[in-house]
Amino acid sequence: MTSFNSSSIPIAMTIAGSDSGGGAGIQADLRTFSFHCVHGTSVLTCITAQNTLGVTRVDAMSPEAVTAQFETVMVDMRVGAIKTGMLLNQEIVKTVAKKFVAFGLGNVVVDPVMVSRTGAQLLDDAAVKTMKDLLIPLAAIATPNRYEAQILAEMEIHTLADMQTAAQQIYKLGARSVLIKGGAMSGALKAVDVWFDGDRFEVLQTEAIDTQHTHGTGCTLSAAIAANLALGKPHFQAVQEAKNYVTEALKYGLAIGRGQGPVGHFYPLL
Ligand SMILES: Nc1ncnc2c1ncn2[C@@H]1O[C@H](COP(=O)(O)OP(=O)(O)O)[C@@H](O)[C@H]1O
Ligand SMILES: Cc1ncc(COP(=O)(O)OP(=O)(O)O)c(N)n1
Repeated sequence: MTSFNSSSIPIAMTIAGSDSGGGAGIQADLRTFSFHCVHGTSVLTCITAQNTLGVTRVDAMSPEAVTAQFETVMVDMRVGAIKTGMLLNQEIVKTVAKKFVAFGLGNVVVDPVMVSRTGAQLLDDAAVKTMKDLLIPLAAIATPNRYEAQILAEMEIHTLADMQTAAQQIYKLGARSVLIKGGAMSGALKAVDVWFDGDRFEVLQTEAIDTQHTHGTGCTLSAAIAANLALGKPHFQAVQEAKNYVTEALKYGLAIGRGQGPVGHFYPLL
């Protein structure tokens, strides 16, 4: 027997949608938490019927169901960090923001999921303003991709300087730090991410992996950041290590459908 103390295992929470194909959303987040030896709790916001080709249906959970899942976990367990993913509509965004304020939560990673790479809308138009006004200001780290950053910062992003300007604009919305993800950038900027914490910029660059199996990269990154925060790592270190994790997982992307397969979350076991 080892002297493992199970009561001290770090706990993280994902507030996100279900992906029936298992590549993104809650499923990707919980696998990522497990990889980091962090116990994963989950608040389901919606159920997507989804595979590697796209999303065919979305069913929302009620705000009451979201509240009940959240409160039931929070009153019982010491959740060290939370990530938000697909929140779908304005009511759910408002509900989640209200609960974060009520519980005085600090280690919050907001992945402002709006559109999937296959083109499906994952956040109602009406919810975008609420996300900007209520949720982004509560983020310790906000992690928009190129398109989400363009919407939040109200500008086009083509260059590294654009990424930096957008990060500053989103920081001004109230996030304590911003990571603009570069999976959708082109040329030399492909997979280059930009971090800004109000003080300093950092450019995070790993090798760009040549693969079509990128489904769930954003979910995986934000979940890995949350796991690292739950493990007590400083914010920028949490981001750096999460970026390295996604890069390795992308090398082991799974060709399991006719479209964009998920990343290999459990790559060391493959
Ligand atoms: N082909 C790739 N090679 C290496 N890293 C990638 C690749 N595509 C995306 N990434 C990385 O995956 C993370 C998620 O980014 P991105 O794909 O832009 O987010 P989203 O899935 O939200 O659109 C970022 O760290 C990004 O740099
Ligand atoms: C249920 C659900 N949540 C989030 C996403 C988007 O996933 P993400 O990792 O941001 O990006 P892509 O997989 O679309 O590249 C999703 N598709 N489903």
